[in-house]
Amino acid sequence: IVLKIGSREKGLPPGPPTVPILGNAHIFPTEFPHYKFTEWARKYGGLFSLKIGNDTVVVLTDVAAVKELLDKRSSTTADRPPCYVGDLVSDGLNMALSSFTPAWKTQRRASAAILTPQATSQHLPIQRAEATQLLHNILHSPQSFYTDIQRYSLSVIYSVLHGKRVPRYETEEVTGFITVMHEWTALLEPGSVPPVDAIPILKLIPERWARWKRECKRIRHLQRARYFGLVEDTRERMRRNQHNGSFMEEVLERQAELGMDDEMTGWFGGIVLEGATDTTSSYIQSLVLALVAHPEAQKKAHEEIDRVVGEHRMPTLEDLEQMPYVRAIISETHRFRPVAPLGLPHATLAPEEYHGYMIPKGTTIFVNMWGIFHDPALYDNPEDFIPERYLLSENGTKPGVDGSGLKPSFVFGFGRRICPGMYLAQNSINLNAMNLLWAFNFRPDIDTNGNLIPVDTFAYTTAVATAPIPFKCRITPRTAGTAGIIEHAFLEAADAFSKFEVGLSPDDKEFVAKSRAHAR
Ligand code: HEM
Repeated sequence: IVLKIGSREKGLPPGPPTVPILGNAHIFPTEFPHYKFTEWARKYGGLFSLKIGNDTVVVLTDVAAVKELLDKRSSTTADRPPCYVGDLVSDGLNMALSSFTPAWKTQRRASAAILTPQATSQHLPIQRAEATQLLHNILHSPQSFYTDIQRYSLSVIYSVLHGKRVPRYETEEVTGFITVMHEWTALLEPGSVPPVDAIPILKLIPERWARWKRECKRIRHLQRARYFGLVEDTRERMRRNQHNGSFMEEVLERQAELGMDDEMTGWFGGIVLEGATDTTSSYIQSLVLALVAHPEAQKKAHEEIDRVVGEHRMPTLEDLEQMPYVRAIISETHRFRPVAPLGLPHATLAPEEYHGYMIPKGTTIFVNMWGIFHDPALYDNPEDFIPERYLLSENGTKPGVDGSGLKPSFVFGFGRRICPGMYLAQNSINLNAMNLLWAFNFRPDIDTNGNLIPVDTFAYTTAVATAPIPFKCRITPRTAGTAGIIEHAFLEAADAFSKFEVGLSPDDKEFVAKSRAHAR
């Protein structure tokens, strides 16, 4: 019986050879798993399986299988694999990691109220204002574009959810939040914690011998303080009758009707913040990286923007309709460097059969987006950044390939678990892509001898949501009039900002006042 542990059961999709007890655990990649999964997919096929002890993992690198299993059969594939560290930190109330529980359903229902296409249109003014500040920040300190993008991303979701913006990267709300979130996501990386989910007895290791347990406790404490504190701030503002239309106000008003107690409300607000932050900023950072590395694509986008918008005004979302090349750059960036190369793992609630393979209940399913987006059977020269592919076919696939499964929502996941922030994210991406291309030239940095220092488009962090490792580039305004238009728009944005500039620290207040005085 012991020798059977780890062996691949009959009927499972094929996969790398297993060894007794471990199965494939000893070869499970701990860094950049999407590269190894892609190598295995080319060898074993669009559906392959791994054994981690007794547990089964199925990796899909096949669009038709993704569509069928995760979209059409979502009622049985919308679970998540167990995540003990998630339970330790947030009592199973982390919506993104949570199993298919009543608590997850409640949070999912609540998120619909802010994140449907209609609801997200109400958030456009703050997104536009923050995107204008991003231009303003880059204009004045182009070298800190990387962190300014992170600030943009966090400030939008802070305002939407908690009614409070974060005007500077240096403020504790940004740096503290990002530090703890990264410490937390590091704990989720394969290999950072003993395999407690596969070998549950390991959960019994006493805390004094388990650094990871102490780390969970520390992170829980810090996250609770921040997330629950934000809810308290909203409650306090509501008591003072200073409503500003934030989502948490709505949740607090409808807590009983939604069935959300204070615990769930606190975690919900925090987890949506986490889901929104690194993902949106990672996409925009990848876009900048791709533009620096591909001057020819940038030039074509500049020509299109000059034709549609011109140099005397900033672009608006409506302009995007007339900008197929900019839209193609946006799609190609998703394909070239997907934010979440393996999405988030799903799990099966019941056995499923697909093309003769048996997928047992409790199987973890990964969608290998990286492998699909870099599949030469689907895309010509998949390793190259070629926006034109999205002009030739709607989903960028090569002639003769049915690319319908690769619709724009593909990068946002599947079925009942599809990213609830998709529309908010798409607005952020569209606004910033147009703004940044309209305003600036993005070029490689130069060394002291005047030689170009090429960027490395493979230098990425290894995490569930990957991001380019901070890089240098030269960002300069495109025309003599750009600066004046940005300063003016930044002053006008004060209106949209004002209702979210609540509870700012004295330093933040001073920063806001100074930057506006300077723009005048
Ligand atoms: C470029 C930006 C973004 C990308 C690429 C992205 C991608 C994803 C993906 C792939 C998933 C997993 C879906 C699945 O399991 O099939 C996900 C889940 C999630 N996302 Fe996003 N996301 C982005 C932005 C956002 C934003 C702006 C928010 C919040 C406003 C958000 C909140 C969440 C949450 C809460 C989940 C968990 C959903 C669940 O498990 O039910 N995301 N996202």
